[in-house]
Amino acid sequence: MIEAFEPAPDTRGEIILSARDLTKRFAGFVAVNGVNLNVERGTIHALIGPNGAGKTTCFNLLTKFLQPSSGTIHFNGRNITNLPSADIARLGVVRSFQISAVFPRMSVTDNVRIALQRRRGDSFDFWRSQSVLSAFDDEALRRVDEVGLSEFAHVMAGDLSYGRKRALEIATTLALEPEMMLLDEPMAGMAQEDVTRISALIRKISANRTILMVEHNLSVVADLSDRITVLARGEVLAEGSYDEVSRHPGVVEAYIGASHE
Ligand SMILES: Nc1ncnc2c1ncn2[C@@H]1O[C@H](COP(=O)(O)OP(=O)(O)OP(=O)(O)O)[C@@H](O)[C@H]1O
Repeated sequence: MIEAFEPAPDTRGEIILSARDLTKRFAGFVAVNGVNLNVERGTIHALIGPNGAGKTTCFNLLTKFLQPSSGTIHFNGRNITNLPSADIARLGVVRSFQISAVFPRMSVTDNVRIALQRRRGDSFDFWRSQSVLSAFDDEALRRVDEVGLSEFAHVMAGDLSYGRKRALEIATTLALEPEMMLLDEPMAGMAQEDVTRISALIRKISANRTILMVEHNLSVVADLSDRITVLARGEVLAEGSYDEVSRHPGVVEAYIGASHE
């Protein structure tokens, strides 16, 4: 019997995460003001803007590290505005470095095994049973390889270079199988060699997931992003491809203005 061929559903253009009128006030100061944001499934979306534009606050709102003063957030069509951040992570929106603390005195592989075990939900018995940890061996090694750290599988996480630590953090986040990953300044403090390596890694892991990142390095943003939202003074100033937003007069002005403040 010939089985009917079922084409994969076409999810292009689908909105995975959306924010409507997102606002955050701190004691009278409006850090994020009526932000509307649509992130398309399967894309790399960057949030950029000059210092103090509200990027981090916006990021914290989307992952519910902060509760919005008003506005709504939907993920996969579900209203997540009032969910705590742990529930949002369980739904598949994971912030890198959120649950993925790296233990410096443990090997690279053990760090990934613990993250895998966390996905299973038994986070606190890992140190009791070596056999439980061993059950995750193969997958841990596969994840270590995926982020290019095979050579360092048995190295203590604390002894890794800065860039490789970031790669390990990405591996422990990926262990949770997020549908959407939020990266907060993944290139911060990195030498160019590591920037190149982590950029390639982000591109690779974006293959079957959605990524939203806050990033200051504009050449990385230009290279990786499908779509860019520019924030200034808490509001969306422009949105589009890198070419579109970089030609926007308001964006140029906001960056130049900010550098003189
Ligand atoms: N907890 C807080 N209480 C009061 N004001 C805050 C708080 N958090 C942020 N702000 C203010 O909100 C504004 C936006 O800050 P935010 O950190 O979101 O900007 P940003 O775009 O991420 O900046 P940077 O690029 O410098 O990290 C800033 O003026 C900041 O001082």
